[in-house]
Amino acid sequence: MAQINVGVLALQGAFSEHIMLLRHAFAMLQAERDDSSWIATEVRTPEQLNACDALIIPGGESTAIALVASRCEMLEPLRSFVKIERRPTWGTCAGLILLAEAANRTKKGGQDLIGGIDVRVNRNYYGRQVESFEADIDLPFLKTGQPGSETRPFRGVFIRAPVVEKILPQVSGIQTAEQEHPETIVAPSKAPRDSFSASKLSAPVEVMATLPGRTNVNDLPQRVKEESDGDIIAVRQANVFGTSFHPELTVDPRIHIWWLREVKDAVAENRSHRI
Ligand SMILES: NC(=O)CC[C@H](N)C(=O)O
Repeated sequence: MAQINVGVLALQGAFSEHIMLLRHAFAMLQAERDDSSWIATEVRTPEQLNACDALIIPGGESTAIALVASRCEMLEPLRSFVKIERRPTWGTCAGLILLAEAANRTKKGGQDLIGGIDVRVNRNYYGRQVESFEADIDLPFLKTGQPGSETRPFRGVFIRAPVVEKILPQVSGIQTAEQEHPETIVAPSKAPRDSFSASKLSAPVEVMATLPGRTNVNDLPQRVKEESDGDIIAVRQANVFGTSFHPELTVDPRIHIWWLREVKDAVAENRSHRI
């Protein structure tokens, strides 16, 4: 029985809520005769991170998470986990901001990012805390036809939520996003890009979900419209997945279950390469 250790970055934010929902999701998977032995761990040190097969970066405050990560010397290990070792990683809200290659509306002086998804996010796109909202969202990727998959909408909780405002040209190692978009704050990526495998490098950014434009929200900044309709609220690129909203603040484990199935496949593939 293979053990799969799912870490939750526990420096700030809604990490306990993720752990609770993960345990619920583990129980649901086991009820479907999933034979993995799942464990969920809070991650605060490079050693704890290294023991994880996959990682969730929770919602919270991306500047605070980045600051604490930098002080705990976790930023480089996190970049390596996501971009060199390419272990499955999911960021929710602040977590999505940290996993983007670029962010705007950042604090003065910018902020550190981990990177991993070639997108630019617009922080606090929907406004301040008081403009937070909930909305039923359609998540096509949940409609897998597998047991438990159903079509009812997911209740999205958006708290000072970001959107993906731009899909960036893929970082090729020749031209960086920073050169391409000098106006944005880009995580200085010290990770050697050329260690990516060719197939991972060419993995495109997939738009996984959108939310119809919220025309009743005042003071929306001018945004760069992607081709898809609505605001991009979930994206995936290779091993990295991000959502603008907080599934961890609901009791609905469907996204966690979907992601754990992806993790299981990725872990099996990696372990078979190591044999
Ligand atoms: N709920 C959240 O995670 C908010 C994210 C917040 N806007 C940030 O920049 O970190």
